Amino acid sequence: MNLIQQALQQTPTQLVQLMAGSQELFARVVQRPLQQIILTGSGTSYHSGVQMQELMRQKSGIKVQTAYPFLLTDAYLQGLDAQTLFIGISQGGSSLSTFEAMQRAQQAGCTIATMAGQPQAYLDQLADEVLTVDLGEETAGAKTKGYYATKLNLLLLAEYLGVANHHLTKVQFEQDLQALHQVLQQFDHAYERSQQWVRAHQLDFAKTHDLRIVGPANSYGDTLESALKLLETWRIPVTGYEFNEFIHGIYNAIDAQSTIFFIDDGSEPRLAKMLEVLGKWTSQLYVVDLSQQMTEHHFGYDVQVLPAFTTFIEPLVFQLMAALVPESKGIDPSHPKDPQFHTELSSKKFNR
Ligand SMILES: N[C@@H]1[C@@H](O)[C@H](O)[C@@H](COP(=O)(O)O)O[C@@H]1O
Repeated sequence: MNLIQQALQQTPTQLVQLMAGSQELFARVVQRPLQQIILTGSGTSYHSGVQMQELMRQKSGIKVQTAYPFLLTDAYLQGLDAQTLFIGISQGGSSLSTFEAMQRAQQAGCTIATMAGQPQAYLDQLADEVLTVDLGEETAGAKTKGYYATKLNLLLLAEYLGVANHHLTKVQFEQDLQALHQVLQQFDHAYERSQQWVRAHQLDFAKTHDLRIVGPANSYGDTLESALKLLETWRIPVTGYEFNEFIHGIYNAIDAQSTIFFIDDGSEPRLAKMLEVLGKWTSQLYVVDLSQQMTEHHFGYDVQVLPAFTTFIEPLVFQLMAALVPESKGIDPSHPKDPQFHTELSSKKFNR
């Protein structure tokens, strides 16, 4: 079993532990009079913010936005004050572009928080609120469990803020926690099924030339993250798009060598038409959803979860594709191609 599989198998138990410790973690920050939250980070950390921002707005009742560190310039941050909670997300805890954006936000007067993958992270030195996603270090280069854990931490922060703001009732909060437990109880089943389906197609997937992942708006973060995971481990061109954006020009580059995965949450009535039209150019078209289907081109997780919480299952089949298919390509997916890359590029204080 490689490091990505190990991390995925630890995920449900560790997320339950995270939920158990959450009240204490957020006890202080929820007492602050906050008007908005800005989330920033790179790669997987950025994707966790993109995926959770809408649900965080709904649960907390306050504005939430996510931006890459490079977009958060002095002019962008001008006029903000301590009522803005600026959260630097970093699994390894030392991405320097995130650190520098946090410094700019601190200068502007924001309240600074961190969500790193372990305590005493480099970024924490700037933090007024240290909101560690405490899972211990994830040793695989391509992070999976940390992605789920960060998403859960963001959601729980929003839930506790919602209760503190009287935007959520205690009953709604308890129902959400219960629903999250129900999702996590189905994680192992979804894992086994994903593994079975990926194993059955592993040799075909290993021949993939180029890959697109297309998802609905509500799954945009998961779409980007799934694309990044496959790009990091299969080491071929992969891009991810929201369904409407995929319509705008991307199809021009689809040909017989292209593979496309569609994430279907039932919200897109044009999916069947899209498959019909693209089918003229390529036969490697796949659909992923929550149904009981398991055929060559259609994978369903066979789970029943609240639509808001599907994100705690949705990327799994792609993460298992990232874990398993590289074996057939002679690639070790547990380790990055160049472990010194971040040192060479001065992009992280510590190489993890
Ligand atoms: N390949 C990894 C990504 O998977 C990761 O998401 C990103 C951000 O890292 P961190 O979350 O530690 O700031 O760094 C690296 O480039």
